[in-house]
Amino acid sequence: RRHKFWESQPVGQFKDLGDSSLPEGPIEAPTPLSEVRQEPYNLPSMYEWVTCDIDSDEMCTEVYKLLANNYVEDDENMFRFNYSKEFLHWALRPPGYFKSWHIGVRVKNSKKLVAFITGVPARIRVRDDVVNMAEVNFLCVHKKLRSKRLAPVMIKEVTRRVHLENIWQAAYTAGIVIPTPITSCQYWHRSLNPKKLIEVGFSRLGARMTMSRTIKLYKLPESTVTPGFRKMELRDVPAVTRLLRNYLSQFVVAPDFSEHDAEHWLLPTEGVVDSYIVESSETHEITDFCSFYTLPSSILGNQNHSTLKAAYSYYNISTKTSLLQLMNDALIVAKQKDFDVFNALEVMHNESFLKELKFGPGDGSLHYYLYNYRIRKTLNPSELGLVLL
Ligand SMILES: COc1cccc(CC(=N)NC(=O)c2cccnc2OC2CCNCC2)c1
Repeated sequence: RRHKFWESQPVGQFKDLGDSSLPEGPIEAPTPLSEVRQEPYNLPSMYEWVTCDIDSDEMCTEVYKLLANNYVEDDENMFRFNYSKEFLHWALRPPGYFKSWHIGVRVKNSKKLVAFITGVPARIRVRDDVVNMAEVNFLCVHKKLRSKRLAPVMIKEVTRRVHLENIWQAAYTAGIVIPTPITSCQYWHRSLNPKKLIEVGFSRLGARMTMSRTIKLYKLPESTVTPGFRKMELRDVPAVTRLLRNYLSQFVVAPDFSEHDAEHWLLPTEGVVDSYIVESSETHEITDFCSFYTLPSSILGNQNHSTLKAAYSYYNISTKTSLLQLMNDALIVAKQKDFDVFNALEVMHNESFLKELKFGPGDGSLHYYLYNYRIRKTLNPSELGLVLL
């Protein structure tokens, strides 16, 4: 039966979609900690749980290799996400993180890491309700162990460990539809290096287009155009946090960032996350912010290129500079940093610049989910203010 596992979980069910009598909010009440299962779920006999210490370079390397060889591929199996070790170290250690939520599965005999799933704590607001949640990510089962029903037991185990920390909700995304998306966003790509994108099959030469005409179409200025546009620095954290909290308050679902959160998630980290602010020259006020994270993809089976260097739009705020001009400056710095493509979802106000800045639609959608929290009706992507890694 389809969704055998998800129909047993406290998530919105497809059959409930039309039922407006169901209240918005938690689906199940928290259970007393004494009633949370104390021992890990059972794995098939030849496997064992391992808590992954992402601080250990050796363990981080094992996780990196598992994901690099077995994590998400595009629909045509031409590309596979290739998260760097530095990125994983950043993504998995935000303020208040729990090592116990970085969960691996090893083969008992060989000690080979064959599966992984993670959670990190996040305060997520849903309308007026700020909820302590786990952001669950990096669910990966080795290609050779697929269809052994490992994923459901890994999801139950991370849920159990999240419950032990008295957290009862979660947020996650997937490229597939399972019960039940709170919203589904198409993804979009802006070519920065069209020649390479066409060579590796990520893009196709447009009809009646030559390569030189295509290169010219996507050409960008050498430098940014907004006066006062500069990299974000530590001293900007309080102002950026204020700007971000105010901006995100307009969305139905959005993170509730503290200054500490903003410092971790938004301060530039080489090769991981880039963020820029616009500072007014006369008032020194910070009026705008844009950011993107670095997530390369391995190119599967191309002779000349092994890696696609991709930037992913993160949080962008415009209060004085037009979002169009701000994002064009983001494209310009991404091109300066030799990214091949700039990706974005149609969340927040992104739809307002996608077409004009020459983004093209991707060949799929990303679906957002909440665990143990019902939303009255499916959201429009523009009501979502949450970007997951
Ligand atoms: C280009 O290389 C790829 C390698 C693997 C998968 C995909 C397609 C895809 N599934 N893309 C996305 O999910 C995506 C597209 C635009 C923006 N963010 C995205 O995903 C993010 C957020 C969710 N976790 C993965 C990274 C592309």
